[in-house]
Amino acid sequence: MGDGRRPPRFHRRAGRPRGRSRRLRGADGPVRRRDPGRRRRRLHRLPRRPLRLAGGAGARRRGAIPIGGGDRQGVRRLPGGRRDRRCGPQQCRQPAPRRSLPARRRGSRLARVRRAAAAGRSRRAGAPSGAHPGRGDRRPRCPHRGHRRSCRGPCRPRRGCGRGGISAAGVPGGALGARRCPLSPRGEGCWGEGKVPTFKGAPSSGPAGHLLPEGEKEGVALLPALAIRPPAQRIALARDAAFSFVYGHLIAGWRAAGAEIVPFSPLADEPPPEDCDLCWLPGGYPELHAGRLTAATRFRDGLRAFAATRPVHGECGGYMVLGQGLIDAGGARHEMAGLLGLETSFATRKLHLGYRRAVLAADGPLGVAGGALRGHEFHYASVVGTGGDAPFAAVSDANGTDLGPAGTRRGAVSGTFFHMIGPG
Ligand SMILES: NC(=O)CC[C@H](N)C(=O)O
Repeated sequence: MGDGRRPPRFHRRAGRPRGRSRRLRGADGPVRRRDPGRRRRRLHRLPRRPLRLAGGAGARRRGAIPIGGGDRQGVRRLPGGRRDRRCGPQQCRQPAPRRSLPARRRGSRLARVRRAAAAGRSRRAGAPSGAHPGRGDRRPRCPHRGHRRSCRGPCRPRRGCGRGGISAAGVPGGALGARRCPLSPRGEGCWGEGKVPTFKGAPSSGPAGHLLPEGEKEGVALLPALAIRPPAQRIALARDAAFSFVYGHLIAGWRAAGAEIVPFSPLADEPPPEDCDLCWLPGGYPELHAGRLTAATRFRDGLRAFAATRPVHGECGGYMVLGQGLIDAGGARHEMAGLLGLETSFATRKLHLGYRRAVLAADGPLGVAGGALRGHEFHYASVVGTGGDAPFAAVSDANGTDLGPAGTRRGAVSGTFFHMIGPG
């Protein structure tokens, strides 16, 4: 340097001395010891040692600490062209922990995990090859050990799935215990048709303790208590992004009992197939596709024509579509099929969640008056009005608490907010 002084050596931890115990003073003298650097040291596995301020206490002033900027996202350049080994901005922005030389040669933790996955190995014994290490489907969120808690890296669990597992504790008769949220826009990614949900109380080693692929007959054999009589021989089943939520074991059970399932897509403006005996509208996301459903005149006209001669049942999202109108999240009202007097609104989201026992109010394809069904309610929309239609059933919750009438019916058309699980 021109002034003969050595250039300041960068030291990442230059600045305010941290990591030292401080004695805090209260009104009556010292009250407790605090070690402000403890958490950081533990997180990055740094030894407890006196702080070396390379370049002296003025290092920060002289520009040793990088202030923003970098040659590309995630890698900052320090004065002198050195790299600042921090997690990228899309991850946690914490300084990377120091690694020993052998560790550096091994590469980052993520690189090791990727290599192991590519080689079909996994840290967890018995895990399928390529699986993420650790418990369940938790993924390493950050290549740096110890950053899990603070990182919001790309490996976060899918929103709406990983977190929204529904506890079924306290539900009598062996209840559904979801590992994942069944209400996902991905639909089949969670519990699609043919998958059997996990049961609390089922033997953990048996197949009933797992999600089964294409359960069909096996599903019903495993869950005899839930096997439900098909409501018709040929069932037109709405299936697309707006109608993606139906419990798979139900459809598998109907098929196993000999019913035929004929899918159709209301979003593609298809009417229910003419050669069917009953139309079933499952739940899903009508509020996200309300405009398209209103514009689907072939579907709506076809559904009305179908309902003139054959039963139509809607559950949750499907029930909303059977109504007069649906108010979406933005407050706009969309015309629905108008087969029931129901008006629903998604404008003020309110979670309705729980298992239901329903006693049918009248004879219908799902059973005779007084017959009981088991269902599951999980939605955010609310009923604004029923248009004076008769109730479909009287329901109680998992504790047996009476919740009053639920759902509505008009002629051969019926609907409820609960999804059918099985007989009650
Ligand atoms: N379970 C469902 O079909 C959900 C319906 C709608 N998406 C709601 O949350 O209100």
